[in-house]
Amino acid sequence: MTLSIWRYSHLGFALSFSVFILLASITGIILAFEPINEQVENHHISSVAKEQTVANTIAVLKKEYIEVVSFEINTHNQALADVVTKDGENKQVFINPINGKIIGIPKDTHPIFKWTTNLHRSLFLKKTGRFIVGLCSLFLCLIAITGIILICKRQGGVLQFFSKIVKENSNQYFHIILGRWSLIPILILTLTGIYLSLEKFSLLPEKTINYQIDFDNIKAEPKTEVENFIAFKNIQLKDVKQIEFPFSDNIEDYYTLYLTNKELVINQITGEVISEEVYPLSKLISYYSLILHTGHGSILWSLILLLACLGILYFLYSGFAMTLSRKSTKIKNPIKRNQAEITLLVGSEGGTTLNYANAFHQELLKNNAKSYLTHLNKFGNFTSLKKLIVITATYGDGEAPSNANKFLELIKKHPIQQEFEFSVLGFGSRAYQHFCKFAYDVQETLQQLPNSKEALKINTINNASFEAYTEWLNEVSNYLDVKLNIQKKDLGIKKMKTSSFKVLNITSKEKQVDNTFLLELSSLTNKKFNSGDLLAIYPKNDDRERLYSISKTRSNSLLVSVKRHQLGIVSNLLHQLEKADILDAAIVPNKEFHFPKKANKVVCIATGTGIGPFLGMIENNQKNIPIDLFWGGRNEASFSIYKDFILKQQSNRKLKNIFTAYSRTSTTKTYVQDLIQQQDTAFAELLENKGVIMICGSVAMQKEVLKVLDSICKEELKKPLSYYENKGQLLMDCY
Ligand SMILES: Cc1cc2nc3c(=O)[nH]c(=O)nc-3n(C[C@H](O)[C@H](O)[C@H](O)COP(=O)(O)O)c2cc1C
Repeated sequence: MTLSIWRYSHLGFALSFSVFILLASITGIILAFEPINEQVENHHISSVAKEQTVANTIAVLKKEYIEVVSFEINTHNQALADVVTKDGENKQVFINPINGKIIGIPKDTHPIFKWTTNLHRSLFLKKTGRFIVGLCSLFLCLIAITGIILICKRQGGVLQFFSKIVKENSNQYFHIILGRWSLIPILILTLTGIYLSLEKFSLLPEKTINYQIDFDNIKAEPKTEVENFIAFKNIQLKDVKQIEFPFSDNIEDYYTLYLTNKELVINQITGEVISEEVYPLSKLISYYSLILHTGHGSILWSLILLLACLGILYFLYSGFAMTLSRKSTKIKNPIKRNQAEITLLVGSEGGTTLNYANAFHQELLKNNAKSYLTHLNKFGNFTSLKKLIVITATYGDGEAPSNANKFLELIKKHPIQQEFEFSVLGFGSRAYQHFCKFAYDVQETLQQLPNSKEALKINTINNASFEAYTEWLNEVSNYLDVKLNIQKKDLGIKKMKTSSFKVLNITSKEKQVDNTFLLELSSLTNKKFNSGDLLAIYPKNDDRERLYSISKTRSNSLLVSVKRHQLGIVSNLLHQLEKADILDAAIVPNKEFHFPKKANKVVCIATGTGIGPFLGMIENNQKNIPIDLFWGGRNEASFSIYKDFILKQQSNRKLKNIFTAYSRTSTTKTYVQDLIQQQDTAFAELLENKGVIMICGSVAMQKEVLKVLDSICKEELKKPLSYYENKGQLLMDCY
């Protein structure tokens, strides 16, 4: 709930001032070039000159010019002097304070900077404009503050501010990444902007500087040379803003030194300080606000401000893009809720889960299934509810999204009277401590209802993985007996860009058993990939993507194990390939199914072509981590295309054990789940000792294997399999 308050405030502030923020950023970008331009002109003073004393500077100036009227170190770090040269000319010049020589003549500010400054400061609307600009700074500051709070909430605390961000949506990902890095400059820009505006409207306490000079007692003795004035000797140019020289030799005329923190009045004969006025804090803040807001005097800071302004433009774009995508999923229900066969309840904060649930709902409707979709918080008297499917994300620290936070109360308030079946699908991220916690809470609550029956075990989807979603669709399609075909494009996920792969090897037709073959490819564009990633193939005139689990061999080629299906468009296309042929395909990263970086033991379970990704994982097992492979196929001959490779890995100690289960031998029928059951204690020990189980192959096999593993966990470890799954000890890629 609180999360949505912050999010709506963040969005509200941005929406209400978006046009002005846009203007301020664009003009800010242009104005950032002004100090850069000044620095490039190279009239600024060196760091050595900044260390030079006022005494030496005045001595040099006096030698070089007939008269010096004033001397200034401006905000661009340039020494600007008003002098009368030896030719008798009165000039404003940039000088080098070390030798007093002229290094340039100041030019008028370029009209574009003048015009932009006016627009940036007051929108050409004088006072009203200044007021709007001030308010715009305030709103931008509030946007930055609510943004910080949102990042802290999202990341699970202040200490996690810079921790890894889960990338589910590019706009959201870069909005946060950029937000973290540009936060400080944006806060500085906005706070200084607010301060400068308050000052312009005289809303800050002001203290006028009045010199306390006793003109009756000004001393004319001892006469001292300027270069020996103690005050001048003690002040370096880096602290000077301006020096006003005495108007005449009259004793009542004096030097005025405007320093960064005070003003000094100095007797021109004796060098004595006759008045010293320290600036109030407000004046100091004002000085530094101007420098920090404009970037004057520092190329680096100007560049940072430039990037911050560009960042603000990106925030506006990505923020609105995210809002539009959230709002774009509109639920349409052609039937009333009490006519529905299938009731879908969704919990979603950012819109991803709603998008996935809605695609499912649309596909059900397309297949004439009576589906009704609504938010979990809209649960009420569902008097004819038969099959309930809850699809929900988890937010905060394992909490419900804001459109689902009343559901657990509502289901108590409106108990379901009739018998019904349910199933839960959780969307979440393993980056959070409580992975899919709210989905599990819903499952537990539904399990406890007297007339409920869990039809499908809970499924979870990490980082909106389309592959995991497809696996769930396969399961749910069997359960509902409805053909479901949801493509990435139905979810607004863009098709991957394909590149060329050259065929290095393909199992010869005579060696193929069960229509299965191995295809070795090399990427002609040096695409990076890992064993467990997927190869996406898009046949001509067919937008649907076919995914194959891949292996990375020791020689960086890509290995796919393919089963040819009689009517399979892509499997037949691959089957026809020959050495040196070119195939267009894309690599889809599948980090969730990479070989674990830290594990003292790994068990790989596969049937048929599911062995594909494990071949590369085993071959690349440089650390000789004990790996056991459980493989199921029809008969011994089915294993022949992998056999030599597997035996070689065993003799190289990259693979510890291989256990095979054959389902079509004349004597016995064994399945991988039978082998697992036989080794129940070893599996329990593996999980208890932080080992990892990886499963690849058919969904039917996966279901059976999970059933056995779950019962082993419950019996031997007194915990459900989901406990280990949540700890990342169960990785699956099934189709
Ligand atoms: C602020 C925030 C907190 C989250 N907290 C959790 C959490 O505790 N557990 C979890 O599994 N996922 C958590 N997630 C991940 C979301 O559940 C996941 O990104 C989901 O796909 C978002 O779906 P939605 O866009 O429909 O809200 C969190 C995400 C965010 C932004």
